[in-house]
Amino acid sequence: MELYNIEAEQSILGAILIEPQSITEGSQVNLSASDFYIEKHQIIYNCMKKLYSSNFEIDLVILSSELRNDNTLDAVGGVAYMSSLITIVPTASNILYYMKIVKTLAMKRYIHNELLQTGSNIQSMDTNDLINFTDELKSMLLESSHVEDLFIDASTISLKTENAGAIETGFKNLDNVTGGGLNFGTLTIITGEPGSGKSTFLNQILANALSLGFNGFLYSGELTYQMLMEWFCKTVANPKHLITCTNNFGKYVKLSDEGFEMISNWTKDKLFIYSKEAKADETNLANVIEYLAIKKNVKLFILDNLMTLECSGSDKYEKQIIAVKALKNLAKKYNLALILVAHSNKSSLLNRESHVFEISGASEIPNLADYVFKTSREDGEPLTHVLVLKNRITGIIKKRAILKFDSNRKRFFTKDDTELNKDFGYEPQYEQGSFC
Ligand SMILES: Nc1ncnc2c1ncn2[C@@H]1O[C@H](COP(=O)(O)OP(=O)(O)OP(=O)(O)O)[C@@H](O)[C@H]1O
Repeated sequence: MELYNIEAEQSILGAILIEPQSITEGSQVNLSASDFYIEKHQIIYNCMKKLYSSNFEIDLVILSSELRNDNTLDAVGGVAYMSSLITIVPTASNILYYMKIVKTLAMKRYIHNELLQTGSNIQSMDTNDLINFTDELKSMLLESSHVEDLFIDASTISLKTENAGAIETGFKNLDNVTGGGLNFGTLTIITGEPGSGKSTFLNQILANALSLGFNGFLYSGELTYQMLMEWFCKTVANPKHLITCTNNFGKYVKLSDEGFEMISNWTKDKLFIYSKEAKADETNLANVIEYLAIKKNVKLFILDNLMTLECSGSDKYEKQIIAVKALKNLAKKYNLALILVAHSNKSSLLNRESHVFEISGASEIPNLADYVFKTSREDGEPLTHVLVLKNRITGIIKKRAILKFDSNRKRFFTKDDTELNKDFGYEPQYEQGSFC
């Protein structure tokens, strides 16, 4: 198939000669002279644009004289060729249609050339080169999108989409406050001092999501694969798979091999972990998130933590804003529940009321979040408080969930122990017993 359409190009130029004002339609598709395949059409369109932007009429006489001044009149086939353009179309009313054809073909030619060139260099390219190449193509495709693709008619929006809803955290009081759990399409930021229980809390939310049938993804910038799985499995394990052992330092509880195997099998095709080898920049993360959302139906994404992301940007703050904006856009685009851990800044240590700007880093970050939770720990007590600092969904803020902590099971639980006794369902037909 030919990647050009001479008649469409001629129709655009003819339409402009009939109705000069119609040249403005070109801005709808971002049409430029280089989008024309035929060189003489590029010259004519360029000259038309120049005349229009200088408030000159665009007719045969003025156009010819301008081209003559530029010494390009002969190159475009003279006055005779331009007169023939007027006879190609009866009116200018379909100019946008022709412009879209020309624009789309120009984009296809560009992609075709790039593919040919990459094809000949592919042997010397590594995975990162290929990712950069596909990114360039993607951004080029996005830039060439038509203006009509950039907005929708409000009446076409349905509230009954399959993506409406939320992922319950498993902590009832928090689910009540947040509107049934973390709503799809939202970005949650969890902040708090080191060691206050952020990762523990997230592990439990992740386990709950999996038990509800939502697939999950975890990026940890700090833990090894083994630590991560050991911790997650311990949180999920039922009492019969936790064994009390003794060493020189006293008693401790570990997960049995059988328990690990069962939980590990349960996570198959449900839980995905970011590769330790991959750079955690906005491009890689966005690719992974898009892939897992589309191919593996992952709905809950946890990124622990902002400080360890290696995004582009000239300074620390710009890097963070780029990362958080990218995450926010992905959450909206794919209707995901996305959670980002961000440490607290020094102002949180001052003895004053908690607020969203305690999040360490750029001050724009809390503005991008839909929910902000802050964890804090009571001195000497196995208790973690989760305070809701921002809540775009229901608007309820300053509510606090007080969670007790069971170090053997690595679980938080509320008053009635529901969360402690919860069976996440990795063993079919298991009945929860008591654990001493
Ligand atoms: N309320 C609590 N009481 C006692 N121990 C807790 C409590 N919360 C968490 N822990 C334990 O403290 C340690 C640190 O917890 P966790 O990693 O969840 O905190 P964090 O806020 O994510 O820390 P960091 O910011 O350093 O990553 C873990 O061993 C966890 O089991």
